[in-house]
Amino acid sequence: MSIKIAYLGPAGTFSEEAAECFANKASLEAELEPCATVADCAGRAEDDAVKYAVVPLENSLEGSVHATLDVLMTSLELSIQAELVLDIEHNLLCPHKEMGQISQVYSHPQALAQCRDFLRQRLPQARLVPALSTAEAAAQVAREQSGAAIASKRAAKRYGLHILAENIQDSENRTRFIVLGKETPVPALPQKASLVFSVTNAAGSLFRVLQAFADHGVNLTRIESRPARKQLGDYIFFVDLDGTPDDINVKKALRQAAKEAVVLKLLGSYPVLP
Ligand SMILES: O=C(O)C(=O)C[C@]1(C(=O)O)C=C[C@@H](O)C=C1
Repeated sequence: MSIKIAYLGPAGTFSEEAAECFANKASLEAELEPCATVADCAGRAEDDAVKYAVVPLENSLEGSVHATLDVLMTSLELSIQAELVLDIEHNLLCPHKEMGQISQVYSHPQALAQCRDFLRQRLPQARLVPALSTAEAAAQVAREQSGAAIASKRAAKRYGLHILAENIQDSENRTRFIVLGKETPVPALPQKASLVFSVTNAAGSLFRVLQAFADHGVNLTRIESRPARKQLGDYIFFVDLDGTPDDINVKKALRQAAKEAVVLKLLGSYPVLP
């Protein structure tokens, strides 16, 4: 029986590619369901309308995808089931064959930012217009037969656009996607864990939480703060670490950190898919 996987649509996004990649690696017979936003993808998994939601978490050039951090911060039921990293190759797509006619470039804000140098050098006069996704931008350009989109080659094919420039991202461009769901993932190696916590607004409070991981020799691979959305100056912290809470050192570190934090929640312990 096939399972459903939600992704940021429409067809032709990098999220669709990540969802396909996850289904292949996990040997799942999957039906992919496009959603308009990251929050909608997570909502479908929360409502059990799909089993998994595959969403972008961070990019090597532009950093975190805030919509995904917000889902992780607020979702009570979803946890991270797996992560996978994709190389992201952007292209300039157009209904016409000449670059001279382009006055507007549409794409997802992450994609526009990942191609900043190209846009500044080759299309300095063009207005940059944010879209809900790269494929949504391609679909719009195809519909209106004007402007250009930054998107994948598969989007070019799908929406019948010409590729005017290939590989236009600023430098090495990789995006880390996570798979959200309600299951407890089957352990596989290598394993990572993610957590979110808040601390009191007092000297040394963040240091003492992080100290717990240093004390037990646990390697932190990422730390990120986001406004707690309560009052200015209140933050919550996202941390990724190597290992799983089944490892004795991670277990001890988490116990010690939880004592120092105001709240600490595990977001998942999951395999890193090659
Ligand atoms: O718009 C898409 O194609 C997406 O899948 C979204 C997204 C993102 O949000 O980071 C995914 C990968 C790239 O970094 C650019 C855009």
